[in-house]
Amino acid sequence: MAYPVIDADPVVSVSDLSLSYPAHAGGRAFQAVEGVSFELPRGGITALLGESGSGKSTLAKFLAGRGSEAGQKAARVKFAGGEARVMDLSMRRLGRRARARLTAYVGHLAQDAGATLTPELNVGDILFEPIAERSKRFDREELGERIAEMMDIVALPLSKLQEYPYELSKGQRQRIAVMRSLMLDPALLIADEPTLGVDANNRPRIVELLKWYRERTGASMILISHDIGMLEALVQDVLVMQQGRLVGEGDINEIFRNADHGYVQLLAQALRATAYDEIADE
Ligand SMILES: Nc1ncnc2c1ncn2[C@@H]1O[C@H](COP(=O)(O)OP(=O)(O)OP(=O)(O)O)[C@@H](O)[C@H]1O
Repeated sequence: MAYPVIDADPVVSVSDLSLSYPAHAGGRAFQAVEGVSFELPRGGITALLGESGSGKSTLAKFLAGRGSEAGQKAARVKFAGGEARVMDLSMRRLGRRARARLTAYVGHLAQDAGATLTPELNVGDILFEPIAERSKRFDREELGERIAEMMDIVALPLSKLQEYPYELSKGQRQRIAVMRSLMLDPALLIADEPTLGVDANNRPRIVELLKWYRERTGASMILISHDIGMLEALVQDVLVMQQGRLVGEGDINEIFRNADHGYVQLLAQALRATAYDEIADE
């Protein structure tokens, strides 16, 4: 039976991978990711960059083992060729049980996760939910202490634990969503735009939380983010996607200095401009 190898190195290994969405409404299947290859070493942090629609979220969902989770069939990511291994499990034909075992160790922060927090639960229960779903017995006190530490890092008062998502600002909800993605202590975190929709003052709190988590656990991460503060604080390597393909790959400083692909050059310029805008905003 297939079990994830938590300390596999590389933790993610992707070779010539293609992913598609099923045909629907009379249309053809859509190839969202084409011939992508890369490796994420154990403990590494890689950023996935690229313009809107380039396939970043599709790749992230698939590698996190959440590609087939969508309620509607048309939104499920389909394996369309190549190979992908996460924690040494082949993602080609991952059965339901193997998938459940894998997702216990792979955290996934979906795009705009703050907007999809369970509306009927208060923040405390939202944070406990991933753990309570997996096991009836857990140490509430120890977890409570960890939650308090995380709330402190993201600068949310403990009184927020009693509040419901609709009572929070968009940025507060996103901070809770990021905390929630860490509750099961994932050895690999795949996070889609963790700071999106969070104001410039509070984005560094999320960066701090991820740094704290990384230092505590040594977890590997794939971060989809164009937040220059996050890239500088956390990321060593970047992958750049365009129209489903990988068009740039390497050390974050090197790749932008010596970009030979037109799109990677444009992206480097845009990121530099964002950095200056942020400084001007302060
Ligand atoms: N359910 C779906 N059915 C068909 N095509 C889809 C579906 N979901 C996404 N796509 C298409 O797949 C491509 C990749 O989308 P994806 O969301 O992975 O890109 P992205 O790089 O994450 O973009 P963004 O930064 O805007 O989130 C896009 O062209 C998108 O229109």
